[in-house]
Amino acid sequence: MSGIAKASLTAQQAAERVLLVGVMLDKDFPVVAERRTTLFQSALAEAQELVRASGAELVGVMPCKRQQPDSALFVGKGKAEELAQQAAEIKIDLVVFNHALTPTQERNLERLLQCRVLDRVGLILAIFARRAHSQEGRLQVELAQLVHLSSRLIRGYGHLQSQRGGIGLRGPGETRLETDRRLIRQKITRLRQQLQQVRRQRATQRKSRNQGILPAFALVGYTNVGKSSLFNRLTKAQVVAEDQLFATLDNTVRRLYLNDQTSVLLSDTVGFVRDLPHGLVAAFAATLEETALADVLLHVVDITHPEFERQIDDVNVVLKEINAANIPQLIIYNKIDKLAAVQRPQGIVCDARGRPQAVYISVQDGSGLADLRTAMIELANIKHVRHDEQVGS
Ligand SMILES: Nc1nc2c(ncn2[C@@H]2O[C@H](COP(=O)(O)OP(=O)(O)OP(=O)(O)O)[C@@H](O)[C@H]2O)c(=O)[nH]1
Ligand SMILES: [Mg+2]
Repeated sequence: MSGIAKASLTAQQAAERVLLVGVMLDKDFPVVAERRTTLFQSALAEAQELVRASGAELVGVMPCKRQQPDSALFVGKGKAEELAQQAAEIKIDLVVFNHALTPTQERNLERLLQCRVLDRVGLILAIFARRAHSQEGRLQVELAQLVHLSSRLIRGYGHLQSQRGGIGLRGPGETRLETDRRLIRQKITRLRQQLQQVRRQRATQRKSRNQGILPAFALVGYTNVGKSSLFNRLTKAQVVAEDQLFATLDNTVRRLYLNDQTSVLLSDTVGFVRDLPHGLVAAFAATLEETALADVLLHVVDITHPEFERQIDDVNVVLKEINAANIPQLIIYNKIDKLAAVQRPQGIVCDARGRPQAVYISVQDGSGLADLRTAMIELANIKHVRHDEQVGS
């Protein structure tokens, strides 16, 4: 029996009340039973963090199991009815599915549950909308939301009894008038133009800032691994570092002095997450440009996360999408303070050519940071092929 597990409440006032649904599907977790449960639970835990990061109040979690998604409702009819009952009983504003739903499934579910339904893509978009602060970041999120919305426009929102603003609805979805396709297309075009302009300004700024002299290092990694904490520790900057997914959405670049001869540019970027919506990756291309133009990627990994290897793969998938797959990487295994002393790895791991490949650190207690600096100095002094834009013309 799945039942409703009580989840901790966030203190936010008038936050939307969310019920989270996670389905253990055969295709997503095609492994032996024991490992399967662990994987599923860690996916569900991540989804809870995502809900928390969206500013909603998580009132319940409903895990369930299916061989494959139902084409009409994603879950089975019986489960959907159980959901509808729960949603009414505990006064749910929004049901979040930790999966990608088709527009049809979303519409059918909203009808049956009589409340709004958001899928994983919509949820991630909503978080990005809350967190983007720069003009460019905001434009990018709005663009991604509109693109996501336009694929769902066929439904309208008429099937919902009451309509008010809320998670995933702020911004482009807030007025019904705008659910006109033509208007949305116009708006998308306008946003693209605005973005282009912002990007031109950025390119000019970047050139005057660097002129291709300093090697550029970019921090990348799954969300919540400690990129900003490391950035702050290395540069003594004050970037928000929080135990929250997607704490960082806007890029920050600082000059970092590694020793008397060597200084580099270091940038902190948005964290990655599994199933990062494609449209969003594209929309954030400008933010990620800093990453794509880097000479070296510092790929930060939370070595204590049960899924850290899969997170490394997920990050590499996104890096490929933004044409950053061929940039040399230094893997930084972080949070070793959380490992038992006897299993705490240390030192610099090198590849066959003797180039640093991985280091083990703890931003928290500072161990391994000297190794990291050594590795960075070595990498900074290797001649890297430069990208056109940074050489400048
Ligand atoms: N135990 C431990 N916790 C750490 C360490 N480094 C960072 N953290 C914690 O991990 C959490 C996430 O840190 P952030 O620096 O915000 O992570 P991030 O990768 O920038 O996350 P996003 O910006 O959300 O992608 C915070 O609660 C940090 O205090 C470490 O070495 N050890
Ligand atoms: Mg961060």
